[in-house]
Amino acid sequence: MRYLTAGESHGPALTAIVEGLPSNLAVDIDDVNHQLWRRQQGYGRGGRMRIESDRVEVMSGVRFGKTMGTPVALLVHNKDWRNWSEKMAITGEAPDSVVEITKPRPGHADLAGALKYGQEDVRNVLERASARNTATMVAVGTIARQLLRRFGMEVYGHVVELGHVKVDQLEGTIPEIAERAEKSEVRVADPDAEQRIIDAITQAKADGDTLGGIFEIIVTGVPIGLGSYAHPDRKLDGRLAQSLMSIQAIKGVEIGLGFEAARRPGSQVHDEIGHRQGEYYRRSNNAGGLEGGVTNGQPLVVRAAMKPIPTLYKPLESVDMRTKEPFRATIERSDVCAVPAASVVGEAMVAWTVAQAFLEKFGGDSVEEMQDNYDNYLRRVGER
Ligand SMILES: Cc1cc2nc3c(=O)[nH]c(=O)nc-3n(C[C@H](O)[C@H](O)[C@H](O)COP(=O)(O)O)c2cc1C
Ligand SMILES: C=C(O[C@@H]1CC(C(=O)O)=C[C@@H](OP(=O)(O)O)[C@H]1O)C(=O)O
Repeated sequence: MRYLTAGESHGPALTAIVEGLPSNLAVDIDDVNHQLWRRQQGYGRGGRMRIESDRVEVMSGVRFGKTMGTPVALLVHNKDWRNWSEKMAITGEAPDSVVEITKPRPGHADLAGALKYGQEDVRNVLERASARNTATMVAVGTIARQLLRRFGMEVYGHVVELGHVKVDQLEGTIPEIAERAEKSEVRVADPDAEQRIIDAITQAKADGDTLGGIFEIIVTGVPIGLGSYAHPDRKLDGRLAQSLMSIQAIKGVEIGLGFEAARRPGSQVHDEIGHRQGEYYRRSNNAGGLEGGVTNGQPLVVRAAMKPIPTLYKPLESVDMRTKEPFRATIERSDVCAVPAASVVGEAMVAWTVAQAFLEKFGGDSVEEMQDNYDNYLRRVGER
């Protein structure tokens, strides 16, 4: 199963094609739209989120609510396009009203992208480098999530740190934490931390600054044996890291204890194995559900660190590429913090990667065939 996306931030629409989905998977478009809505939420987002109200249009591959085993094409319109149709025209010459961007912004792909692709106008870089594309990533990932749900797996995400505010007190079961996170505007599991987070973002905005943070993704119901230790590019831990790092502004990924494991002796890290009522179990889940690049039957626990938004109202110094003169950029609008949104994208990317591994193991052309393969495997594993 693979996917491709296309689309500029201020172009007419974003598109995606998902190829390799099994047939007869029920596709819940309301659920896709709900996830798109969630991606637009969170305190600290900028003016663009007041313009957009993302909705998916399914252009192919689904009939009477079910996949046909053919490519599924998705479309998300950019409402902002109506304000950009001249600046982003697909044909003709650039009108005089279009001013080329020659001032690259620190923290963006602007400078490297303009040099690499030989662009005079940095807009030709930033339009595609923009995190606007994460809307299609969420649409694609939500279909993968529906495949996981069909086989008993659920994906949850929540913010665990925002700037310097730590949200340590994660009490309750994983679904309870997820439910609280979903209801909360800033999507944290700890309601006491919510106000501290809102205050931190308000302060950053007042200072002309921005904030990053850390979110955590949990997948429950994952069987033993997804991914493989047999070859580097089949290791699921590496593949999860790649898919999370493919989200704009993600600068670090941890699995299980992650960096904390490096600080502890081995006796306080590795998850002891027990056996009861015909099943293996673990006394802890410090590995985050992965050993040797293979799922071990525990919930997957993955965290990602997002850097602070690079566009600042208190702008950083840069150089005009035409004149080579220094300048400090002026900006019209930007997010101050988008960690809750990135967490929703993280859920989608983790869902995608786990679904891909699931299909590799139990692959069939229809969900029924996958179910047979899955049942057979569970029976075999259950006998050992
Ligand atoms: C959901 C989301 C929203 C974002 N919004 C903005 C924004 O409004 N302004 C901005 O400068 N960067 C924003 N970013 C981050 C930039 O897209 C990103 O830092 C930049 O493209 C450079 O890529 P890199 O940080 O992965 O190196 C956002 C990222 C995400 C995930
Ligand atoms: C459009 C989205 O995020 C955008 C990501 C982004 C960036 O540089 O990554 C910059 C901003 O775009 P604009 O300059 O149009 O305000 C964000 O709003 C979105 O999340 O849908």
